[in-house]
Amino acid sequence: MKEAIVLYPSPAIGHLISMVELGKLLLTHRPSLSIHILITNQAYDAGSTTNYIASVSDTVPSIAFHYFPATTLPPDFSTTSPHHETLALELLCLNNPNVRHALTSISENHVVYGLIIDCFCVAAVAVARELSIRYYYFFTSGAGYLNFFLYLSTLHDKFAKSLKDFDAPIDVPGSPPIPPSDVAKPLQDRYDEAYKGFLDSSLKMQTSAGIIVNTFEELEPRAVRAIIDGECVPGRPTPPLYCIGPLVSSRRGDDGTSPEFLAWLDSQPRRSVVFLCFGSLGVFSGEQLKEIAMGLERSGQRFLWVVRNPTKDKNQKAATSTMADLDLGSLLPEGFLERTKERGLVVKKWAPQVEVLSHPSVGGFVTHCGWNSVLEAVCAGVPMLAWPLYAEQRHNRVLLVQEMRIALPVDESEDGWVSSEEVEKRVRELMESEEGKLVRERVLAMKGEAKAALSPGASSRSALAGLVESWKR
Ligand SMILES: O=c1ccn([C@@H]2O[C@H](COP(=O)(O)OP(=O)(O)O[C@H]3O[C@H](CO)[C@@H](O)[C@H](O)[C@H]3O)[C@@H](O)[C@H]2O)c(=O)[nH]1
Repeated sequence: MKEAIVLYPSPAIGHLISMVELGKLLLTHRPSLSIHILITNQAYDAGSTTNYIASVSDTVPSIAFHYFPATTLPPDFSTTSPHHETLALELLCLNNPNVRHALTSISENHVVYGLIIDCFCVAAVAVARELSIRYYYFFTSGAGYLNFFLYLSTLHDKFAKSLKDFDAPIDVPGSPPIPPSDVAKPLQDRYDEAYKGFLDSSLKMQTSAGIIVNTFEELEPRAVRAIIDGECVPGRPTPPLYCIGPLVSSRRGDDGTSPEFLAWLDSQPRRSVVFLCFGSLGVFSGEQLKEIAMGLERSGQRFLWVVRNPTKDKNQKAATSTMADLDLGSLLPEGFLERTKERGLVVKKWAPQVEVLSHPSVGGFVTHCGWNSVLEAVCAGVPMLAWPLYAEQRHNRVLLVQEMRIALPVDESEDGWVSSEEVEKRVRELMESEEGKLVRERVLAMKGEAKAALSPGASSRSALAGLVESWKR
């Protein structure tokens, strides 16, 4: 019988792509494997994955995608949680019969070595246990955030209050202290449904057969050490940790970008352009877009800026619906496009980020701190300005600025507003100051370390070999 591994990603694009890349990586190490990826529909629009999946299906025949029938939350479903993550956790829970069916039918022709799940897919642990299939976690963010995720149950038991009510930064093994306001919103309130779901996921992670994480040891040595030394799960054994990254997808052809856009970059001086891009879902209000434009204009720097349709709600940070066409002229300050046309370019909705970051003209990256973006910047050796919007991104900013020292921070007001003065100051700092230079040197060093980690016999390749080896035991 053929050997198989089943991957169960969360359907949001930022999670799905790195899980699929993990599947491809496993195949490079063990080409005889058959990889099965379970695909559910999304609880809300978290980025279209259709083109990406189609391109993988066309090019990697050893990966089979299993599409589940569309599942919807019952009409009487109600939750007091304000976080959309609750809907995702709930919908994935309803998919358990589909998971059971898929695993049973794959097992008819394969020896299933393991089920690798995303932290959202915790409900499937019950099915894996029922069918006596080992389960692993694949953590799509970094080791620094994993520390916190693993340590959550200890914090929960140790303190009777919600994290948002802590009056001092929270101590986490192997990490700088995390201010309560920088904790991911769904984890701030212990009575929230999303918190309960992730706490359950954290506990199930602790009893998994292993935790695979998309990072490399040299980027986050202190965090990795704390996990391996058992500090994040005190009093109990910690599962084996496999740092197999950086996994970066160089997908193309799903962005509709015109060639003139890259030609523009070709015509710019080396390392002179600041690239602004806020992940697959990041959005701003119309006022904030204007403020960014004013800051960029005053900074005098060259820029390439990916702009999405604004939200009406000033506090909404992630797009959850399809966007209509954009009229940049009316969105941005009057005359902005004309005045900056010699040194700036605004792109609508999407740019091929991996390609842009690796272009020699790009010298800085303003990012929402999504982990894939961080790794892509590291691999390209581009220093960052950290401007978090949602999910675990504020937590990532603390790690990027204080621990890894590969980014400078953007400071916002309590409600997330960033002034044009702050944009101007930080963009200049990144591109011109001594601090910016230090961050650039550090990220360039990490670029070298990332490459080295992926070379035969080095840390990430040994971790991958160790993971595959563990299936035989
Ligand atoms: O115009 C764009 C916008 C995005 N991307 C790509 O889209 C991906 C975005 O991934 P990421 O930076 O991780 O952001 P999100 O899609 O927002 O990722 C979600 O998943 C990540 C991994 O768990 C988390 O770290 C984030 O906080 C969470 O929002 C990257 O590969 C980018 O290259 C583009 O190529 N062009």
